[in-house]
Amino acid sequence: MLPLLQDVRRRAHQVVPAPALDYLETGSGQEVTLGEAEQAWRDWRLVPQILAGVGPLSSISTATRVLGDVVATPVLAAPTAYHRFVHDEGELATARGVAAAGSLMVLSSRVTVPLEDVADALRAGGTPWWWQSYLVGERAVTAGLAERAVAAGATAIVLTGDTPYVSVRTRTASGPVPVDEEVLAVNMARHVPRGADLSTALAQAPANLADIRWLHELTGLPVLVKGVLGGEDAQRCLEAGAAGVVVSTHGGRQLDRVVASAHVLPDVVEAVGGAAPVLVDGGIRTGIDVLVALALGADAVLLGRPVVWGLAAGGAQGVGDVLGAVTADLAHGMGLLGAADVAGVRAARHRVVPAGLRR
Ligand SMILES: Cc1cc2nc3c(=O)[nH]c(=O)nc-3n(C[C@H](O)[C@H](O)[C@H](O)COP(=O)(O)O)c2cc1C
Ligand SMILES: CCCCC(=O)C(=O)O
Repeated sequence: MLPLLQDVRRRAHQVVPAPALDYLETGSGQEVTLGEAEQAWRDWRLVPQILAGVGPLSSISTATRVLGDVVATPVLAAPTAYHRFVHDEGELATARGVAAAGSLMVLSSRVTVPLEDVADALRAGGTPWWWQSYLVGERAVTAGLAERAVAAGATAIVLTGDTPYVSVRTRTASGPVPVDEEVLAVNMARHVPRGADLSTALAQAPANLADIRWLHELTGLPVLVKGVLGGEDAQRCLEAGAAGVVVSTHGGRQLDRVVASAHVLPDVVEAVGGAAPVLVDGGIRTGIDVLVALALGADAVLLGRPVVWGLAAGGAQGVGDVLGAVTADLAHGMGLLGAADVAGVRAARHRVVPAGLRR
């Protein structure tokens, strides 16, 4: 982990109350997948190209395009729920931090301030954002939220496919996730039909392949599917209308013992074959992790916990610092690899190999 992230995590652990901290850090099961996520990125080795004609460090460009959105960095903010658990301003501060970094925010449907306010903060920064969607008991809630996200300026939908129900989380198993119904109701309650039971209407519900098209037709936006962990699944999603996939273990919080994102990324990239963007998250903690992901064929990466540590430790500034530090480390690594821009990293596809002796 980058020193700055270590520092931010330490400070977050000092200020976040215990139940929220457990919720933030927990995995599921024996936390095998969670425990493996960071190391898995280190199982790859890079073969640099020296004397490659790259200019000074300041000339290395991390700018790229993801779907239609132009960003200054391929290091994006993953959707994470309930930011007001860790900071009074919640997602508003996160949005300003993401904007300062020139990144993109995937806004969790479990956002704890009115989503339109977050959209305003993002618009002020000229920052693109995507709406993460779950299905809940009452489809009108999912639809109502997605329609509001479109109206507020989201440019894509991310359908999270790995959470038909929320897994038992190791560190919060003794009690439910500390969800304040009022906090949830900020965005969701107004879409619950009159007379319907609130908790049934808002309960997590399984999505299926047909929901990709449903969301696309409802919103007119491209739909990415998050939680893909194999080439075949990536193809199923694309055939069902997905515009992209996110390789993810949900931060080791859903099925424990699933394969590490870093290990399975090449299979997904190969199956997708350039037909759609492939994003990846899970255990990314340095710019060199990002470099490996891009060299393996990812179009961009997402940071989950590190963004929330930044928010807890320093609000918008903390979020900006986290994304900025990982991006700076990436730029440094790119130059040393011999790549002046993101396209150059992707051209290094044959120059990332498994660690260990090779014949
Ligand atoms: C506290 C927390 C809340 C999360 N909430 C959501 C969510 O609302 N929707 C979602 O699709 N993924 C959610 N995730 C998963 C993240 O989007 C992401 O896949 C994961 O955190 C990446 O791993 P990392 O934390 O190691 O960077 C959450 C993760 C954490 C840690
Ligand atoms: C309803 C799911 C809660 C948010 C989430 O995805 C997570 O805690 O990982």
